[in-house]
Amino acid sequence: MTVCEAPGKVYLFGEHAVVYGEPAVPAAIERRATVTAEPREDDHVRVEAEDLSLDGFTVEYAGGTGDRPDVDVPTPLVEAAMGYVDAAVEQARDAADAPDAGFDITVESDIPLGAGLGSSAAVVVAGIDAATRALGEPLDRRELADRAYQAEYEVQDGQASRADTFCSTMGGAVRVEGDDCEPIDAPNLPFVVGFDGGAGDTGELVAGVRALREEHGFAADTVESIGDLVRTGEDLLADADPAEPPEPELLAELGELMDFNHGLLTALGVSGRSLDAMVWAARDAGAHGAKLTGAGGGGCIVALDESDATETALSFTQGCEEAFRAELATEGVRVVEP
Ligand SMILES: Nc1ncnc2c1ncn2[C@@H]1O[C@H](COP(=O)(O)OP(=O)(O)OP(=O)(O)O)[C@@H](O)[C@H]1O
Ligand SMILES: C[C@@](O)(CCO)CC(=O)[O-]
Ligand SMILES: [Mg+2]
Repeated sequence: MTVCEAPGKVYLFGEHAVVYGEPAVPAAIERRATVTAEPREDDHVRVEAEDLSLDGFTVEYAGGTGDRPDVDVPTPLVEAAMGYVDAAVEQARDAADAPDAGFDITVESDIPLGAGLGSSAAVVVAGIDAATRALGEPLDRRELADRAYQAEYEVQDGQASRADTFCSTMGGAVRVEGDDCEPIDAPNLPFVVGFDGGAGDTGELVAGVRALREEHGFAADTVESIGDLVRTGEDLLADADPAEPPEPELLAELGELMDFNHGLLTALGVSGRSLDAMVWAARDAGAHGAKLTGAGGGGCIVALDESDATETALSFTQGCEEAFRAELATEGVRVVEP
């Protein structure tokens, strides 16, 4: 039995625009998905994923795509729910050159699903790592990140960047621009997350932005403007001492960029009422800045505040189900049981 766990992430800035080649800076946070992989004698895959919105269920299916899992719920629901785990298993089989490998897989996660904290990437990264290790073919981190990206790319119909999967694999803060992915030195930033209890479908939201961008020049310009503000933010981070707590001026300037980034994401149609309400509650409480994180629609916002004021204000905000401080996960995917 092999167990691996991988972190979720928040976007300091750059989500959505990163899909079109602009840079983005996500940072891994200490909320993790844990995947257990146990090789089987046959070529079946049995998945236990208690957190899925189908209310906790177990499915078993044979290898290869197109197989109908043995479970009493409509096929599209199962496919939507199982897509990422399935894609991770396929990547592991391919990497280990073991097309008929079967597994018992268990997924446990403290990352809310579809909420912008990268639950899909964490499940895919931990899943591929656990399954390849269980087959005796561990991957180096770059290959793991690449295969995790391929898995997200397939499930999201070709609409995914490398940002979430690279960040979850490496941990810390990273910079992603097209195929170019690098860890960056960044000071430990005081992230506060507000979660509205809802979710957005990443594939659908990305498709919406793509359509807007193709239809309107000003929407394409908005995407480019996000890239410009990310480059400004990167310069700020590069000038900071990663070993020291962030200076107040740095927090103020990063916060301003986050506020701007939220405005541009709103213009692209990916915010929502409860996300906006949480962003304003954070700003009113004195946060340096606040924005939605991830694909949007519903889910989470991230704010910068070293005091407790934002977390407290969010916990009293209508529409906010949970508020918490998100610690930077300096370590990416890791082995819990080899
Ligand atoms: N604990 C889990 N068990 C099984 N599958 C999971 C789990 N967590 C996430 N997933 C898979 O990931 C999907 C959610 O991925 P999606 O990309 O829509 O959201 P996200 O990754 O949480 O947010 P974002 O991509 O905006 O950061 C779920 O529908 C499910 O298929
Ligand atoms: C919306 C998006 O930019 C981030 C989702 O966490 C999609 C992606 O990068 O694949
Ligand atoms: Mg995702």
